[in-house]
Formats: sequence, structure tokens, C-alpha cells
Amino acid sequence: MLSFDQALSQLLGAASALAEASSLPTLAAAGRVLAQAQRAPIDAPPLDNSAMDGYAVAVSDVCQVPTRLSVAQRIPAGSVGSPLQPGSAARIFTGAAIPAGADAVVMQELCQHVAGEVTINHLPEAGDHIRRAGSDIAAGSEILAAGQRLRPQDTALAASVGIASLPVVRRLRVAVFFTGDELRMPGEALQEGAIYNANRFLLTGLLDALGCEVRDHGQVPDDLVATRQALRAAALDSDLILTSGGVSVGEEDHVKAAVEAEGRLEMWKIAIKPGKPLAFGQVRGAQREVAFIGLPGNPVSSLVTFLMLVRPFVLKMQGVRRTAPLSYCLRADGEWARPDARREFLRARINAAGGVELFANQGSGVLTSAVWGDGLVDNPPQQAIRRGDMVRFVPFSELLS
Ligand SMILES: Nc1nc2c(c(=O)[nH]1)N[C@H]1C(S)=C(S)[C@@H](COP(=O)(O)OP(=O)(O)OC[C@H]3O[C@@H](n4cnc5c(N)ncnc54)[C@H](O)[C@@H]3O)O[C@H]1N2
Ligand code: MOO
Repeated sequence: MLSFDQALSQLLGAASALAEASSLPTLAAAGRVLAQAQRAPIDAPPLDNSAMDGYAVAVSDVCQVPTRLSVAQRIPAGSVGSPLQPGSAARIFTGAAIPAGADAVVMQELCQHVAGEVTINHLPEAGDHIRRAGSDIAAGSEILAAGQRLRPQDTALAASVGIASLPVVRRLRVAVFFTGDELRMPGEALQEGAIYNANRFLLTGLLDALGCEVRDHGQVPDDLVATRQALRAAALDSDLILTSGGVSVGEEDHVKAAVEAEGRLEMWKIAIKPGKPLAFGQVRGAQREVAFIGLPGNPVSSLVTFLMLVRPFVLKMQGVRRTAPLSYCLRADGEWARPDARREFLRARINAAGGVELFANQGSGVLTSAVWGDGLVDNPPQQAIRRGDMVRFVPFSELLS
């Protein structure tokens, strides 16, 4: 058996980042992977500006309280005032540029403004309520690194320094299909022995959440010719082919034989639970070989192997540099008395006290465990969990982005 780390490093070793990038309007770039680092062309904020609605003053004019100053100008955000004359104040609003000669802003709650004069009831210190030019970003500094998936705050940062378009990596094209004569779509009648194709919803949704272009080839019958045809069709315009089912030791499935006939295949047994069997290979496409990953059919095994192994593979192909998910060390508020010899990924939930509770039925077909849970406890082989032990928790929210 391969360890989880061995399987992951083999997968990552085989994942080469897509080279193609294009330019997108910054407004449309969230969710995409940045192809080149970005530097700020200007300071942010671009000018010293007020953090409050109030009065811009020279501290040297306010040596005692109260002090009365004439209000010589009014500076709303978006306009630039004139230099402050000694003995005067400027009415100023949040975000407006600080006039030359002023070195503090007194918030209006600490002032009284009557007929062209303001009484300052607070002794300001130089710099009060002034946001300095460049205090967030200095012109020329790197603001976004290559290989990061752009979140709304990232595109907002680029926009804040005037970057109108961003170079992004092309989306990964992933073809999926699902083998099994027993698979039906919701809406179809379910004869005895048939099941609904839950994994079609699972895998297309997971790939979509990672920003992939999904080519959904649907169900493929349990037949070698049909499976080979499906593989050839999938390889035509995809970077990765992903399937579920048919990777254990049974004889009914044709995925293994079909991939071997259309390319190369390695069958892995990974020391994790769920998700022990996994197929990894290549299928010959028109111009190049296309990666193939076959996930186990049990829906929770599919989910776990996708999140822990396929996700990093997909991210790396999409040019993402940090593929490991963040995880947290949290207190167990429950027990796991019969640990497995394999490393387990247990469906778990965070309770109101911040502790981790495990779903009672951890069967690999029990999809309700994944719906109930907020994430996975990554439990080492043979390690029993007692109440109060610290466990490693990986939230689904971290794995789905
Ligand atoms: N003798 C052995 N049997 C099994 C072993 C083993 O080592 N020796 N491993 C078990 C483990 S662990 C897993 S995981 C499964 C993997 O099975 P397969 O990948 O071959 O998948 P199938 O046999 O096709 O199906 C398994 C299970 O999942 C359901 N399924 C399949 N496709 C879908 C779908 N699209 N949507 C919803 N559910 C699906 C299917 O009905 C089966 O119940 O093998 C064990 N067996
Ligand atoms: O690996 Mo299987 O996923 O234990 O059920």
C-alpha cells in the first residue's frame, strides 16, 4: 500500500501547470488563478486623506482648548483644497485630501461650528485621523503573487491601485463520466438493483467550485467498447479525465481495461479510509496524453479522495502554488474508540463550544455524514480519540476553494 503522502507526491509530481494565460478585466477575474505577480503602479491611498468627518487643523494653532478658528474652506472627498492659512481650519470629510499646512483632523463630534467659525474642544496630536499616502500600499511593491486563486479582496486590491485587467491561467478542462449500468438520474424510475447517480452531482459540483470547465459525459454503460469510446471522446478536449467507480477488485467494470487499452494505468491502494483504491494513468489524446484519475464509487470515498488528492492535483495544474489546505488543531468533544490501521478522514462538525464532534456512522456509502459535517478530522493510523484530545480538522470550506 502507498501512504497518503506518497500518493499525493506522485500525483503532484505528474501535474504540470497549464502554460496558457489570457488577460481578463479585473472585474471578471475573481475565482481565476493569477498568471503573473502584480506590482502597484501608484501609492494607496494615493494622497494623505482624512479618516473622519471633521476639521483639518495645524496642531500648532490649537495649543489649548477651547480654541476658535475660522473655517476658510470646505473639502469634500474628491476635491483638493488650498493650503491652510495660519489660524484657520478646513471643514473636511472622510476620504478627502488633507490640505497643505494641516497636520491633524479633529472629528466633528469634538467641535462646534457656528457661523464661519469652529470651536475645537480637543487637543489634537500631529497625525490624528490622517491616513498617509502609501500607508496601505507603496508604489512599486508586489501586491499579488503569481499562482494565487483570486478572491474578491484580491481583485479589489488590484482595482484600488488602478489595475484594470489581470493575466489569468486558462481554466482546467476536466471531463467526467460515470460507469455502471445501475446508474439512474433523478427523475427516472428506479428499478430493483438500480441507484441514483449521486457522484455525477458530487464531482461536477466539486470541479465547478474549483473553477474548472467541466465536460460532463454522463453515464457510460458497463461495456469495454463503450468505455473506450467514452475515454477517447473525453480525451479530445480535456486536460484531465475523472471517473468514479470500478477501481476495486471486482470484474464487472471495464474502466481499468479501457484505460489500459487507450493509454497507461496504475492501480493504487492507498492506506487511507475511506478511499483506498484509486486509479491513476494517462489516456492518449489527439495531440498529447491526458491525465486520468479513477475514484472509488462509494460516494464518501469519492468525496474524500477528490478533496485530499484530486483537489491538489487540479490546483497545481491550474498554476496554484499553495495546494495544501489549511487545517486546525481542535479539541475532540467525542470519542473514536476503534481506529483503523489506515489514516482516516472522519466526517466531523464543530459544535458551539468550538470542539469537534464525529458523525456516528463513518461508512463510505453514508453521504449524510458529509452533509452533516463541516469538514474532516485527519486521524493518524491506529490512533484512538478520547474526549479532550487535540485532533487535526480540515474544514470543507477550505477544501472547496
Ligand atoms: N473484495 C474487495 N472488495 C472491495 C474492496 C477490496 O479491497 N476488496 N475495496 C472496497 C473499497 S475500500 C471501496 S472504496 C470500493 C470501491 O469500489 P469501486 O470503485 O470499484 O466502485 P463500485 O464497485 O463501482 O461501487 C462501489 C459503491 O459505490 C456505488 N456507486 C458507484 N458509482 C456511483 C455513483 N455514480 N453514484 C452513487 N453511487 C455510486 C455503488 O453502487 C457501490 O455501492 O470497493 C470495496 N470493495
Ligand atoms: O476505501 Mo473504501 O473508500 O474504505 O470504502
